[in-house]
Amino acid sequence: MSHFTANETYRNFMNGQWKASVTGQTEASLNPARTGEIVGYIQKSNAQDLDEAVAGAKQAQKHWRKLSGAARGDMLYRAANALERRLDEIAETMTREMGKTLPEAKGETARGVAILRYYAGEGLRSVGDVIPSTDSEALMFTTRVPLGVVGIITPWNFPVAIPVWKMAPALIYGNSVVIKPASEAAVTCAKVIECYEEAGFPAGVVNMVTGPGSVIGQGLAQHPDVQAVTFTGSNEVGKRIGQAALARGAKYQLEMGGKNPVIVADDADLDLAVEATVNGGLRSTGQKCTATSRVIVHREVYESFKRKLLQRIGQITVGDGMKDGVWMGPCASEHQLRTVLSYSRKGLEEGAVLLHGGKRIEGEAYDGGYFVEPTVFEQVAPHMAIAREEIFGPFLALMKADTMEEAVELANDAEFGLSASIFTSNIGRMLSFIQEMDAGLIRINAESAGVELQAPFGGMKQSSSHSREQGRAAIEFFTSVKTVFVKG
Ligand SMILES: NC(=O)C1=CN([C@@H]2O[C@H](COP(=O)(O)OP(=O)(O)OC[C@H]3O[C@@H](n4cnc5c(N)ncnc54)[C@H](O)[C@@H]3O)[C@@H](O)[C@H]2O)C=CC1
Ligand SMILES: O=C(O)CCC(=O)C(=O)O
Repeated sequence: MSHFTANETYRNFMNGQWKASVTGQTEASLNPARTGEIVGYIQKSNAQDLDEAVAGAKQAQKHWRKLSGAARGDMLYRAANALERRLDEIAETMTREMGKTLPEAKGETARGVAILRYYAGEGLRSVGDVIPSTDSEALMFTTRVPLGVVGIITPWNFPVAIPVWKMAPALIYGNSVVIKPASEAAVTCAKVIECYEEAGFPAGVVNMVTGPGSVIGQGLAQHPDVQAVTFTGSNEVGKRIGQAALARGAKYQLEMGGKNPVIVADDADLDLAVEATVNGGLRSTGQKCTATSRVIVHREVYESFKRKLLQRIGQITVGDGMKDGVWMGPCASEHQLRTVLSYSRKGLEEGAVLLHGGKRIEGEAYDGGYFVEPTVFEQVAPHMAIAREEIFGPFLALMKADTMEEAVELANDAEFGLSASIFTSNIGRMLSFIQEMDAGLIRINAESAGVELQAPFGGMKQSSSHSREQGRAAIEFFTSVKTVFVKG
């Protein structure tokens, strides 16, 4: 049974109220699998709406920060329960709104529930250390305080998990939040906000404003009453946000792109490596910052790996993620589809060899959706655009290496450093990969994607602002440390 109601209008959430934008304008959020289907309408807000949300958040934070961690945690537990009760409905909305398959959407929503519960528990954990003073009569310790109002700018590829993994730690440590979700997934985000409302958060602690990134996102980055901004999305936008925040001395955290490699050694379990490459590269239609995009294979096993990979990719079913048996949904938007197709053309122009896919999938069964074939190129040289730039689609670039040293060198030859995998049964190779690979996530005999909520998440090089999200690491961004020296 479907739990989904199409065509509703979702308003902004500010000061505990659902409120239409002062612009009077809305925009439709469309289903990328059936381009005629409107999933819902969202507000096209302006700076005046944002000012109102931030003013409410500023006022509400004064009381919120004074509650005990246990009381704040209680609210997060209730939000988790509400999200769990609505899991099927919210997952279905996600699939309709951005295309990932329903099982993936359910898994992500369940992950949102687990994240909320993890951070609810954080309300009872320690926040500082006692440090011996050189003065034997003094007590010296650290404590932490919230930052104030936190601005949250999120992408469309994880419409539940990313908003939750930024909001939950911000809230538990005593901040209020104003979130601007990506318009492509704002209906799903509005439903997550309804869960916070149902949990009974005080008015103004949780706020959502939808609208153009250049107005609401940039507005958050520049707003004098927003003390910190956390962002996930493209490098281009992330850098702009970082610069705007830095210019006024606000704290910022950026999680951006990846060009994640997997190395397949000559002693690898090839079946395992193939399965992980397919899952890591093509699940969610390759639209993960942690997705595998470069596959560096030892010459000795290259041909057998390639044969097995193509055989497995040939079995992938592409279609509407709501349908049973569909393994891969559409690209999330026409923009994403065009990007993938443009990289297929670039790959051919640059002299790489197309082994599979590369084309849009059309026809009656596809309802004009943004479907693309899983795409594999070989003979990819390190200078080619398909080896260097983030594509964010179901796209694998195969490269050959003669030695493990060459493989790691190729893997490190990238602007990004988010996630990297190796498949090998040799412990020495595993250890040197851990040492040599420049990436925030090192994965041994496991796919490059799929992070765990209790562990730090973030990248090296251009993949992030060098900060970490999730797990206990989140406390570093969402609080300020005070060092206290007390003498009686
Ligand atoms: N690291 C990741 O997880 C993601 C990476 N991307 C990358 O970005 C590419 C483009 O996707 P987009 O959706 O266009 O990403 P984007 O970076 O434009 O959007 C991410 C968020 O930033 C907002 N935004 C857009 N322009 C802004 C501005 N000037 N100031 C402040 N906020 C702004 C958007 O509304 C959205 O909420 C993808 O092809 C992919 O390569 C996209 C989404 C997630
Ligand atoms: O791999 C994952 O589970 C997380 C990926 C992610 O954070 C992203 O794509 O933005």
